[in-house]
Amino acid sequence: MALERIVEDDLQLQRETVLRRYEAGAWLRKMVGVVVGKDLPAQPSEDDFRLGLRSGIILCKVLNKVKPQSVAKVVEAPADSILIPDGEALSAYKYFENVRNFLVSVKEMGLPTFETSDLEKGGKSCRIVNCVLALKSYKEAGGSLSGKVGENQKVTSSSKQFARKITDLFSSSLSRSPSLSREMSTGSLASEDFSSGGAGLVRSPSLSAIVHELLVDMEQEDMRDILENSLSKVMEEFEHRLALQKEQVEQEHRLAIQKEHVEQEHRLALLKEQMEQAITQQKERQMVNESTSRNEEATSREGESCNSKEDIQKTQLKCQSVKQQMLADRHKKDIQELKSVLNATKTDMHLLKTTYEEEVSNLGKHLNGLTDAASGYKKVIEENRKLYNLVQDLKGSIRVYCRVRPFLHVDAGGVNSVDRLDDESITVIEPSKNGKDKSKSFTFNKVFGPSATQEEVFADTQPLVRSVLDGYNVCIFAYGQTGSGKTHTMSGPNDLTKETMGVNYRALNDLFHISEQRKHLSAYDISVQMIEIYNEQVRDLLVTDGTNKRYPFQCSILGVTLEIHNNSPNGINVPDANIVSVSSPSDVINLMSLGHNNRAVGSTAMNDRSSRSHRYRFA
Ligand SMILES: Nc1ncnc2c1ncn2[C@@H]1O[C@H](COP(=O)(O)OP(=O)(O)OP(=O)(O)O)[C@@H](O)[C@H]1O
Repeated sequence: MALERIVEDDLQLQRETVLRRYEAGAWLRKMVGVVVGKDLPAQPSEDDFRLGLRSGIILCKVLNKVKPQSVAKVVEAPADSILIPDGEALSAYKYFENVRNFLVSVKEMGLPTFETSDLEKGGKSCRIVNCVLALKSYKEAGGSLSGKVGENQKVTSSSKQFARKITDLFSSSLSRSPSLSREMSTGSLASEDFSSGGAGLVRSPSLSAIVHELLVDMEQEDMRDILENSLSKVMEEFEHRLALQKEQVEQEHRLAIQKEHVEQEHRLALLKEQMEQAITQQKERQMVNESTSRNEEATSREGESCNSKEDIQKTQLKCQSVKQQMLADRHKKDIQELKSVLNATKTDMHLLKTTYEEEVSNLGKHLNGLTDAASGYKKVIEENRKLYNLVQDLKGSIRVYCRVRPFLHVDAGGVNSVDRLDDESITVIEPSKNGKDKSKSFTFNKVFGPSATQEEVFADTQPLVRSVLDGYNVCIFAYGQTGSGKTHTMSGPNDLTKETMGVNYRALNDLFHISEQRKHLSAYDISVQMIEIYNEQVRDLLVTDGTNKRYPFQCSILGVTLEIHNNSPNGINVPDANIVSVSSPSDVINLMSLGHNNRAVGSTAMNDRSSRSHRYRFA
């Protein structure tokens, strides 16, 4: 009964420890949000908890929230540290600043602390949990706890000594694990994480939790872009790590074989040397024996007087043959031993090879799973794209907007012909000679009043830019009387600022921005054609040689007048005009200023810098 009670108490204690860790993890994640807390799962294992907090970033950020400015400067993680559990040595050193600053501040607040080594493998994570929960209580109590929470109170009195102590611990913990940097550089830790999940990266609970929480907070459009980027980054990272892993396995395999080969050669050389020595010794003894036997013969011939000498020689010979036998036995035994060592090494090598092959094939399976998930995701993106463009279609494939230009000179005393103006309709007064003015109403998709900004006007056009990159044809043009503000709306005034930029510049920025975002999924070729249609003549505005090429707007063959139609498969209806490839908004802006210089400009009664006509075409 007593034993049962002890076991039960022990289990209860373990359960409590785990629950306290979960509570600490959940609170930290809640305090920093899911993005900063992505490395810390909601229900962390002891290792997850340790690795998630090892950089000190989460700890410092939470501390700054509980007590602002406690850690003046938090050293941030590099972008790729997400998948490197223990970080690089240099990063680890930087992180140490975070952990040290955190511990010093927490100690100053009178809360229980922990040792930096507790964040290393084998450290006491319960002390970190105590510290975090004490910080939590401190916050909940409005920052008034006396510091008697937890058990880890015995920190040295001077904060200098304290910092030095942590430094020593930290550097010793680094030097204790020489294999750490190798694991970090090859990403083998990350691959262990994948395989422990049993189903690869896509089913990792922490990753799916992060993705889920991100999706919940995101707008659909942002969500799509972020998921697109994240998934392609994960794919890239995974492939990179897989390649590294494979390379390392192959290299280790090669090295092991080479080492084994060298050892075998060395053993064989030794064996050969020993054999040669034995043979030389044998020969020497044989020669001695022969000369001895010759002497014996001579001596026997000399007479029987030397009988006692003969006995001594016989004994010597016997001794020598026993020694030779022993030497031969020893060599035999050595050879047997070498053979068994060789066999054991061969078995080890075989085992090693099989293990590596299994690991590589597992990684391959994970990668296949990831590729399947990515292709499924691509389908969803495609579907999303179609739905997006369907919405654009439903909004109307032809949309007409009206913009009312403000009076240019307030003191000009002009008569405002706009009677009434609301979101979708405008009523203008038509003066009549008999003094009975009529009013007429017109309806548009949207009406922009004199105070509408360039940004507001562009906002309705913006979704169409995305449709262009989804493969739809889009045409945006301005139409109206001279001086009514077409150039102003499409390009903007002469003194161009970020606020006064017209539809053209804004659409261009969006075009390149979206194509950059999608560069992992699609490659876009963007080129510009700029022509002027004026006085029924088409003119190429992108000529640089000063020529004034004109193309007829209508052409006559055998007396029949043909209009220019958009009958080309790629939509180019003035194929002879220059088409220039562009890769950035500044390229297009340069081309536009070239086109503007080549444009026909002349003053009209209503506009002293009237552009005679303009049209840009992005293909
Ligand atoms: N919404 C507006 N706010 C302030 N000024 C405007 C606005 N629209 C036009 N203007 C000003 O009115 C003048 C004439 O506009 P703009 O040159 O754009 O007319 P346009 O329709 O292009 O004329 P044209 O057909 O003769 O080239 C310019 O000085 C322009 O800066």
